[in-house]
Amino acid sequence: MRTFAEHQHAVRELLQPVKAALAEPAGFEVLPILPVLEADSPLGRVLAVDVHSPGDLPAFANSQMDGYAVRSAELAGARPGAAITLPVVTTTAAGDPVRRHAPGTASPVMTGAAIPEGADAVVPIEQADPPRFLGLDGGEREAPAGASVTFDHPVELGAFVREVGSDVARDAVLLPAGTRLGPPQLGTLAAAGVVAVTVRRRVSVLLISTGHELRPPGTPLAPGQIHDSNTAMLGAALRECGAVVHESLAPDEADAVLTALEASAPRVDLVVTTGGVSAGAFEVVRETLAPLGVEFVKVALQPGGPQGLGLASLRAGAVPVVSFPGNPVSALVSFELFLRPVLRAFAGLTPDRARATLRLAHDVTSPMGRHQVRRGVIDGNGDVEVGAPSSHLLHAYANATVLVHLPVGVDALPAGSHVDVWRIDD
Ligand SMILES: Nc1nc2c(c(=O)[nH]1)N[C@H]1C(S)=C(S)[C@@H](COP(=O)(O)OP(=O)(O)OC[C@H]3O[C@@H](n4cnc5c(N)ncnc54)[C@H](O)[C@@H]3O)O[C@H]1N2
Ligand code: MOO
Repeated sequence: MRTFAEHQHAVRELLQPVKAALAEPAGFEVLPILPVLEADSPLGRVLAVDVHSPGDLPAFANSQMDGYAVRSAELAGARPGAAITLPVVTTTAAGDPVRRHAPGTASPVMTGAAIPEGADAVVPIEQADPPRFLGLDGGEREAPAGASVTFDHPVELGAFVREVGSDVARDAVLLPAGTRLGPPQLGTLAAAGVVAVTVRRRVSVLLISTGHELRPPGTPLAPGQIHDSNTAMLGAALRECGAVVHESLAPDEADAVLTALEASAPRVDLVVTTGGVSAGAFEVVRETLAPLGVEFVKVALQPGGPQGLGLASLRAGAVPVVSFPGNPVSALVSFELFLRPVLRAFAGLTPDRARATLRLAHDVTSPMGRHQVRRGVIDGNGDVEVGAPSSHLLHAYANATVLVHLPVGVDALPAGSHVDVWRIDD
């Protein structure tokens, strides 16, 4: 029997060529950064190549405060009792062109306005006397004749001036290849005037749920039939990892599974199956895929014991296949352990769940020879209440906030013992 860490490693190895395929230029797409809500938005996509800044940001020195642009040297001696008064001349608002600062004057500047040429610091309006702009209402740029302002403190050279290129310099790497594009990344691209980006294609996954008993939700059920939950569940889990998902619900017939595989294989990077892998008389996944090269193994894990993994040789070529057990909890726990970290890394997302070590709220038992993953909740004391182990308890999983890891070698733990948990409530 394999350890779950060995199987994790094997899945990672199997998918290395997929990672390389996603970085091939033939699959790159050029997407406009606006409008944000379009289906082909680059939001959540991964940059294929470095983006360099077409210009300096900021492109011109501008004020960080509403206040007066001055020459700092002229206020060097200002202090209470020896205040310095300067005439108020040139006003600049955000959006105005760069003006000229006359020596020996104070120039009103608004936040974001270009610092007038010749000034080298800004005194916020609150630190001036009077602490408000005079005669500039209604968009007026000229101060009233004879207007002046008094300062009773010196100002440091460069104070409240946002220098040219202080965010990013022209030609510097604005965002490196491999960056996942979220709100701040799209914002900085827009700020730099970039209108489109080249992104890697998304990983494409064929999800096959097998089982003669399965019917899509919304379909009436005959006795013995159940609704297919794995397609909705793993389809969502895959999409959360940035995948494009093609879904297929196949009965327990080899032909149906083979047909689904052959039809989709040319356009997918990976096939994920659920069901049909254990010891029953109708194990369609195992029977169809083992002869094509997929290996079926037992992992010292509960749930998620029976697993399949390998390259399936199809007419269209070899496709990596990861086969999970059919029990819904087993399938999702398997996904968490084996696929989620790898696929999220491909999509530039944080691969691992947030982890913590918490105390048990009560005694637990676990199969000694297996790494057990239980679903739990954190109680009012910050301790973890562990749910029942059975792998059909999907409703309990849906209400859980943590996965609780009980390692190999543990068969009983008393209340108060420390256990490792992964948070699943983000
Ligand atoms: N004699 C043995 N029996 C079983 C063993 C074993 O070692 N010896 N292993 C058990 C374990 S552990 C698991 S896990 C399951 C794995 O079974 P399969 O992967 O072959 O899956 P199925 O038999 O097709 O289904 C199992 C269970 O899950 C339900 N299911 C399957 N697919 C879906 C779906 N898409 N949506 C909702 N529910 C689904 C299915 O109806 C079954 O109840 O085998 C144990 N047996
Ligand atoms: O391994 Mo099964 O996945 O325990 O329920």
